[in-house]
Amino acid sequence: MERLRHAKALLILLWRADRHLVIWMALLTVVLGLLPNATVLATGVLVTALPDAVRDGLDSPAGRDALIGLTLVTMGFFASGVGLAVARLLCELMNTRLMQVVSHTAGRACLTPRLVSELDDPTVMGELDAVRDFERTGLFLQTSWALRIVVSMRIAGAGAALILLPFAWWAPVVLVCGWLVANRGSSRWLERGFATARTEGGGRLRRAEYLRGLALRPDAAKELRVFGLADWINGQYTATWLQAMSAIWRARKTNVRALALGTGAIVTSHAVVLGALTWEAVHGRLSVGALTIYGLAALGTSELGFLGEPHWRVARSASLAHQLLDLEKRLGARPSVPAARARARVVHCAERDPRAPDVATGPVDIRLEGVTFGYRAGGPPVLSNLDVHIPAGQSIAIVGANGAGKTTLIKLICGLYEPTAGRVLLDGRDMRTLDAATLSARLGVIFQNFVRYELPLRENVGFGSLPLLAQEDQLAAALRAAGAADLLADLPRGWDTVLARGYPGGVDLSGGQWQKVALARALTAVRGGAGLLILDEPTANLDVRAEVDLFERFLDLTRDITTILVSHRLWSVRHADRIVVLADGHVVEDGDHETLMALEGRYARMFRLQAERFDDTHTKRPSVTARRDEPTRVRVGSPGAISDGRQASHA
Ligand SMILES: Nc1ncnc2c1ncn2[C@@H]1O[C@H](COP(=O)(O)OP(=O)(O)OP(=O)(O)O)[C@@H](O)[C@H]1O
Repeated sequence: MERLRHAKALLILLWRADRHLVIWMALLTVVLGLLPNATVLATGVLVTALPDAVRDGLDSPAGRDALIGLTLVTMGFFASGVGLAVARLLCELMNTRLMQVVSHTAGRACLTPRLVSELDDPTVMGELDAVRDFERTGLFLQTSWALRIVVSMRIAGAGAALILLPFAWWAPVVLVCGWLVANRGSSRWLERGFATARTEGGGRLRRAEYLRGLALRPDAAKELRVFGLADWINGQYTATWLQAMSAIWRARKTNVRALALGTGAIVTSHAVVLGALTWEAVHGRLSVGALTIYGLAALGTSELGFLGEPHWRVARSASLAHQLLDLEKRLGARPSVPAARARARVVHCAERDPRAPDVATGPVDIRLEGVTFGYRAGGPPVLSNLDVHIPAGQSIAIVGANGAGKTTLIKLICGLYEPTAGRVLLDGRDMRTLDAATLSARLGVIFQNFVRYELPLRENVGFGSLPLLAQEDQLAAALRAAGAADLLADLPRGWDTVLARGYPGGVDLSGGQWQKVALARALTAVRGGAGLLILDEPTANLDVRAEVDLFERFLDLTRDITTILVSHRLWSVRHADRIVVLADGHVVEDGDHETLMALEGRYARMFRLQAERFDDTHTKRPSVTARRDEPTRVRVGSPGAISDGRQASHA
């Protein structure tokens, strides 16, 4: 039953890839499956007629039969040669399209869910890993060829069994039973291995893969060398891989008996049928021609057996196709369209899609009502019963110790997770009722662990608002506002410079430069119409000067929108319209800087602690001291030179 479901999934993917090719390939596969038996029958005609033809000459009826037999055998060989060449061509085309469909389906399945929480599920993670692995190893590049071989061979095997029927009804039954027992043994042996690789060994294999990946990753190279981890990583990789494979080998070993039983069944069934054929021939009850046909047919039933590599490939592809469609269904992705049709629908990304929903403009109003949230169902909540209103146009800072839930709150406001209880309203509308396009048009965000796209600078900045991707003046303005005006001039290919060393003309950026690019991306979103700018630790990688520069311009940058700033640098956030202090998932203080200082609570203590450390430091850094006394000019921020001594964030 399971195998049927897997096979159906593979056929669905093939059909999506190219239905015309599927039809042509099916026809060709049937023909190639029938040809071997047609050749067997023609060989029988030839062998039967040959002795009389030699005696009576080619003009005799036997001679004509021999010629017909010979012609048919020759045509059979020729046709199968041509058929195989055409099939190879069709399979090449099919494999490429199948790979495209697999990539599209996996990509859509991953990107469709608006909620990130769905991708946190370990089962989904495992399935996506499997898809990535098979994409990388190119399994689907051989699938159609393997499938053609398997189906053709099955047709040939079934035909051979039918040819045997006139000899004795039981002969094909015995042989087919022999092959069925053998197949069961082989596939059980393999499937136990696959199942263990997915479950018991799967986690370890993933870990082994990760460890091996670490050794190859340029970003890990520095730490591995400095900490002298090379031997440890290699040793751990080998041990983990061996542990994973031992589980798989153990699982397979328990099925060796089934494998031995299968081999016995094949040997016995063939001995019985070939023995009966020989017996009948020796006693003159079978002509040479009939013996040839039945003997070849008996051997031809081997095509019903386990077919090694092609069989394995089809089984793996089918199982993966099933996983993929399952994933697509669970994550609610629409079926992937075939490449040719997809091409026809491509909308140039620099143009706004006319089907995109109309979205509100202006600053965003956010309201959290009784919001409770935890990452694990039944686990302790990270946020508890939060009631926060951020009126349109307000600038708010969220502060709190490590793990207080600041980033989590941001993720809820971005609609990446849904509250366990309560609701988040954006412009008065429940977040759950908003589609992804509406949300992304309203938000500009830079996360603490922002993405460093290995793509040109243009995309790295323009991703904030796709319609602006081709408008270099807008992108340049965003880059300038982020304090990276000189970056563009330094890049060898300007906007088209790939921000990764591994590409021709590509360059890598420093941590601070990357942060400015990410900031420019968020500011591009604002230029594209976003009414809410969220900056989660936007200056963590910036030097003092760059941080001061950024906050000096902050008023201009965010004048007409709502802003949320998450920062540990209280000095930088003290001019926010309002500061919300989070602790243990609750809002413990809420007000502007002066109010909170007067409260003498958590914020005041944290602020004074940082200020004292600043005082210790600023004597060594006069340029920073000068900034401390500057008049309150900006809504949010000022010098960011204060270290609060916090540990690196894990978020
Ligand atoms: N994806 C996740 N799955 C499970 N738990 C998570 C996840 N992300 C964060 N957490 C947990 O939620 C809690 C709050 O994390 P969050 O990142 O919101 O804190 P934060 O206030 O932003 O911390 P920091 O100041 O260190 O950035 C932490 O206990 C963290 O371990």
